[in-house]
Amino acid sequence: MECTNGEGPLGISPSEPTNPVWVKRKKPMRGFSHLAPRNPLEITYFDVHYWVPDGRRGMKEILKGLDGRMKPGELTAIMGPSGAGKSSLMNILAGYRQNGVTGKVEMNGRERDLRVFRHLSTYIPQQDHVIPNLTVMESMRVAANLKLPSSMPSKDKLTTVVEILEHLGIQNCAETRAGCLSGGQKKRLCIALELVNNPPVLFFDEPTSGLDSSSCLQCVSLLKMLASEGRTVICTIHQPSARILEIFDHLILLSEGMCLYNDTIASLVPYLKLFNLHCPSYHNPADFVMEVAVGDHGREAMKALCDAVKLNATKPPELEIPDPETPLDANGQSSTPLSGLWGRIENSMRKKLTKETKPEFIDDLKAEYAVSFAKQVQCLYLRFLKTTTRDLMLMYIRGGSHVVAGLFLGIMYFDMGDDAMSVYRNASALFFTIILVFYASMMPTVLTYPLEVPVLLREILNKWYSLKAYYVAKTLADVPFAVLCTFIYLLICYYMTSQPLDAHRFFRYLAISTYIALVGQTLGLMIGTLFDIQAAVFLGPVFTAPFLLFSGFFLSVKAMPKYIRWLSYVSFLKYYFEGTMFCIYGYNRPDLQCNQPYCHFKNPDKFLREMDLEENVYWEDFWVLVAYNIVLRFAAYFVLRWKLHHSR
Ligand SMILES: Nc1ncnc2c1ncn2[C@@H]1O[C@H](COP(=O)(O)OP(=O)(O)OP(=O)(O)O)[C@@H](O)[C@H]1O
Repeated sequence: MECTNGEGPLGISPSEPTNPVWVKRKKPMRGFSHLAPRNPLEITYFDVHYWVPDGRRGMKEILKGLDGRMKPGELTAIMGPSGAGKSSLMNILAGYRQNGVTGKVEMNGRERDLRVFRHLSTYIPQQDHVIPNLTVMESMRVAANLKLPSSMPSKDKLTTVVEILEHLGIQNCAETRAGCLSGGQKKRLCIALELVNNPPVLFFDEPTSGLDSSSCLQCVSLLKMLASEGRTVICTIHQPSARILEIFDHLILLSEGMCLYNDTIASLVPYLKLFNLHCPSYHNPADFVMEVAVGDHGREAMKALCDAVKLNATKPPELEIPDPETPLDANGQSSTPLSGLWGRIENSMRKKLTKETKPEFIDDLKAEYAVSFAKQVQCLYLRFLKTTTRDLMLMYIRGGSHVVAGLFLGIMYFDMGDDAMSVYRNASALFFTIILVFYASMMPTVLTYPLEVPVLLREILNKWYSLKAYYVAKTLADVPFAVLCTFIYLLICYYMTSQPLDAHRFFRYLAISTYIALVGQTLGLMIGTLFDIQAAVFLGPVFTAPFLLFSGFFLSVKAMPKYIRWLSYVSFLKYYFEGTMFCIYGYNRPDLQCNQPYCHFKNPDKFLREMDLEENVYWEDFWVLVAYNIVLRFAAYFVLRWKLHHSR
């Protein structure tokens, strides 16, 4: 892929130093002034349990009754050992996990309306899925066109985009293709894309994974800046350095689905001392709490912490925290017995959560997309065209394969189309066309579509557009390439093999061939949705090869054993082959040329009869293919919907 870094609308000259991974700022980060103001949103959750099926053993409890609150203006970290349930908790709070979940999640004190919440929150996954062929600026423009109201002038949209890029320190990469960005820059681009409509809640799944220590620091500082402007920012994180941990406002420590700590970072170390868990000086508190969470300091300590969180032992206001320096007794226990501590814990979590002031609930929240369905389709269609034409390698391979195959076929079967002695050979040439047109349209989709799915997933889940709009745009965007490639190929081989030069035959042939190309793309879409690239590349041809067998070329339908004859009616290639034969040999075609004393198939109708194609059913075949494609498109849509639903 070509990585451009030219001068663009931001006026950045290529001679300037480019791509500072995380720009070191001379001034502290300012707030955004051009983003649409949004109301703060607080999330509270009560008694959240999460069960998953566990084979024959029934159900396994992943989260065991969690309570908590995530406030606007705070950066919350969810930490814990691998498998503790961090992602599960975040997915439940983001609304992506619903099955097997019990408990209550509220937004601003009212029961969460998931449809509204999805439009107010954004989820940034661990992997930075961006469209590699679009530049940063182009990606941002698409985001702005989809996520900001159509009524907003383009100039204002551009100002918003530029401001975000400047704040995130990627303005110098505005004209760089996303595929060429460094890991840190990609992460920033993902954040920038989601900030366009200024969501009040941001979920980040391990935002620092894959970044070096200084990039991690910059990344978490950026999240802090976003939080400090009133957003509710929640992220899972594995093992931050002490310096990074300090930046967070709030920590939720999980272990085996239970919460061991749920309070501010500042009170973490003193709080642990209450339980005789003394973080040694010069020891990273993040490492220390992870040791506690994996049970290095005993399971009793874990249980005590967990019980304490349940009873809201996390620094209730009236609780006097004992002096951490209190000497230990002879058994190494604190002189403040835990039982005494329990007695002084009176506020339950629920009580505390409901007592504290909450941001106002906003009643005008709507579960609507920013732009109309038509506008979504238009933006996505243009994006598809741009990304496809930018993928030069694929374009060359696709176009080139049609030209080369057309030429080869033309050379091999040169001038045979009108020869009565070569009708079988000509039928082979027509059959080869089926293989080429069908596979050359199916395989690029099989290859490229699995790469598109993660981006689609992110954008759909973050409510950029509806799946229907995406699908309509994708369907429309496939058509020009199917028509163009098929046209080029047919033009070459039709002329070289001396098929009858009648416009009506050629265009009928083109129409039915284009349709088979579209069927190929639809099947590619379905296979690419269901499987990853490796499996799809193998399964695509394997799955479709039997359709060739039942196409009627190797064995006419009438000659097939009766009990498998029905399979040929399922084979869309049968309709294509039949339709093609009628285009070329039907429609009262005059006698073929015969250079021998006797040519058995001089009369084209005789050849059709020989192939068991007596009645001309071209239009029937054509409409069956149209119906086939429509049914397959719907099926592919539902497969995609199912896949998206299960990928959450
Ligand atoms: N759908 C599921 N089916 C079966 N098990 C599941 C499912 N979802 C989560 N789990 C299990 O729940 C546990 C917690 O998973 P989760 O992904 O939340 O952990 P995590 O703390 O985010 O781990 P990591 O840091 O490794 O990503 C794991 O043991 C995981 O195998």
